[in-house]
Amino acid sequence: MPRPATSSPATSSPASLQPATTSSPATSSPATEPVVRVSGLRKTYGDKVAVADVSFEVGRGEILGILGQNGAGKTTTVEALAGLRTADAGSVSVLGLDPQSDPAPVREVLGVQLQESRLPAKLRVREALRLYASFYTAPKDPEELITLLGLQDTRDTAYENLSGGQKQRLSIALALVGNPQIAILDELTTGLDPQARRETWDLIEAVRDSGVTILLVTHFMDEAQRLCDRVIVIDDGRVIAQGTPSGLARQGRTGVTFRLTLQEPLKDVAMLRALPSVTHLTSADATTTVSAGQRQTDSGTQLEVTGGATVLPDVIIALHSRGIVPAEVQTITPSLEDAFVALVGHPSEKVSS
Ligand SMILES: Nc1ncnc2c1ncn2[C@@H]1O[C@H](COP(=O)(O)OP(=O)(O)OP(=O)(O)O)[C@@H](O)[C@H]1O
Repeated sequence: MPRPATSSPATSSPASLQPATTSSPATSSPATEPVVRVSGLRKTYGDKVAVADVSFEVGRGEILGILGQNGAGKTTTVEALAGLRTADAGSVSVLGLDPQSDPAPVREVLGVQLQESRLPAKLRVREALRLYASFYTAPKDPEELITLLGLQDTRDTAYENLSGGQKQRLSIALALVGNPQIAILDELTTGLDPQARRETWDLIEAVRDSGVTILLVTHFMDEAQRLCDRVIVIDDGRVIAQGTPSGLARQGRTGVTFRLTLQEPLKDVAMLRALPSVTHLTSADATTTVSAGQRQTDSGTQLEVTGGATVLPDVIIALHSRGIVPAEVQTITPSLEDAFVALVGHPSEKVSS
């Protein structure tokens, strides 16, 4: 169930990337005053270690992304932060309050939108917001949230008749109705179409701009890259990396990578491979032919080259010396997805155990 509470304007700026250790507190510090502190958090369910050792901080006004595969321990972490799970060890602090020992005051400052929030089918949008507002001492005006989240046309629509995107908007509104300073949003764009996802991202930015600090649990690297000031990657219950999305992305790829489109296949691809700055060369459309017992590999016209700092000019000059001018050169910007895959594998590879 969503829970929530006041806001203050804030700005955020990215902190530098620093590698995480697996057994010590967070090493990537927020650029603003920390409003959330998690240190050495551990949570087990019987023999199952859901969270082994998680530490991080969230600065006021930041959007912090919490990334990880299914079962990594993300939801358990944010539930402990919200006082919904009792930790076995470690400490958690939200604006100086302890959600583990005294969760009630935390609910006045922390809004939570957890996965798959469901409401009674017949409850209308306006009724749901008024009901939730009644739980708080200083709630936000439901009408203000209806406008902020673009729910004007659905005020009197029953929950069961809302589209997936409208349900998500309502669940965000419910997380914010207590006028929280901090909001936890767990997989809020899962199941939405691309247009609805983009609209939801705009909303999250508007919420952040209104002064709310956001913890965003997500599987989507494009979402994290677009929205988050910093991210932490959790794997098997531990923080294995943290930093800015772009810093983490750069860490995932060493060297420079670019794609070349040639006018015609290159006969002498070996001369490119022989360049000292080239570390990796592949061709998307290479062909091998055998003629008179001789095997010949044709490079094709689509090459992807990775190498050191000078690899791009080195390759262009080498081609030019043979009278070849590429039709197109496209440098490849490293992505957070590349870094994530390098760290923990594809998001779909692991399932909850
Ligand atoms: N109530 C519970 N009882 C037993 N095991 C649980 C319980 N809740 C979570 N787990 C297990 O703890 C581990 C961490 O779960 P958690 O939901 O925190 O991961 P997650 O990273 O949020 O995953 P997902 O992305 O799939 O939501 C998983 O192996 C999960 O199966």
